[in-house]
Amino acid sequence: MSQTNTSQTAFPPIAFIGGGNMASAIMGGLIRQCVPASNITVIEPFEAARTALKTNFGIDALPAATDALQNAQLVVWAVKPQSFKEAAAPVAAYTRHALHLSVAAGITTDSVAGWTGTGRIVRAMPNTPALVGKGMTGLFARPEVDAAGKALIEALIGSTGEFTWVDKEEHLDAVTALSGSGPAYVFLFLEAMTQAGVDMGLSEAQSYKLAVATFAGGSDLAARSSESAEVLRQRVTSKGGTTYAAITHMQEQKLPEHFIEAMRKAEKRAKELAEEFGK
Ligand SMILES: NC(=O)C1=CN([C@@H]2O[C@H](COP(=O)(O)OP(=O)(O)OC[C@H]3O[C@@H](n4cnc5c(N)ncnc54)[C@H](OP(=O)(O)O)[C@@H]3O)[C@@H](O)[C@H]2O)C=CC1
Ligand SMILES: O=C(O)[C@@H]1CCC=N1
Repeated sequence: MSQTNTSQTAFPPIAFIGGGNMASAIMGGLIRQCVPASNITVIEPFEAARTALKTNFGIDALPAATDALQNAQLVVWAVKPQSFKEAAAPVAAYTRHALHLSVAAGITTDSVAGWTGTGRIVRAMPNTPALVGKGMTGLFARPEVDAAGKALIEALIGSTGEFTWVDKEEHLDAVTALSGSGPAYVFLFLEAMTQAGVDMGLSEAQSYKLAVATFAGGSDLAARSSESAEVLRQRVTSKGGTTYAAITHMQEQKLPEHFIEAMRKAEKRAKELAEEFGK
């Protein structure tokens, strides 16, 4: 796992196709690195999203592709898998010379190569904690991407948090199921833990605070500890105590098995997206 110190990186002109949640998270990282808004071109048809980009980053996004894209040395594809092919059609003629980075779930680099006319593609699976510089991103590079291209991607993604390279492109579907979708699992648990706290008489605000701090503290402890999650769990679980009562119930209800099964559904859906929208 890596994190790049990007303070010395001089970024070339970058274009974003799609200016929604994920694009904004990455742009936020760039702006934190003092990359001027004039270095960033965004194509975003949705007016409200363009207004948000202006308000948040001072970026004047364009509603449709223009020859302004010709300047871009790096093109970041941050559209939904369902919109990718359609979005690529008016962009491709301007950007064949560029390095391409796709964050679209499922869509393979073969599809992107077919739509953009170049094989210089890195596929990424980031996650929304990138918004606060705590992202985790899986990266896969096609052989056409050289060391300088990979270094540029590391600088870009490093500005949003940590990253890890995978050797096989299919592993990005596993990354998607784990850390890409993962923040939603955390938020679901936060919702349930907060509700349980309220049911037991705590205020919602206090309950939420306790739940959020428990996730943050537990994650930090795991990250700093040399011991496995299993050992850390056992340390909390006194025989015959409160945690034991809760964990025993979760195990009897096969919560871990259901959780694993749910993540495999996410992985399967990534492959389906490639089938449905990659042609
Ligand atoms: N959200 C997440 O947690 C993560 C998302 N991703 C991936 O990131 C990608 C973007 O997701 P997210 O940011 O959440 O989605 P958003 O809907 O927030 O952003 C996508 C944006 O692209 C715009 N768009 C649609 N068509 C075009 C087009 N032809 N040209 C340019 N822009 C277009 C959309 O406009 P409009 O609304 O008008 O359609 C929308 O504003 C997806 O492929 C997703 O798989 C990856 C990791 C995590
Ligand atoms: O749900 C999705 O399809 C996207 C990819 C990972 C997170 N959000």
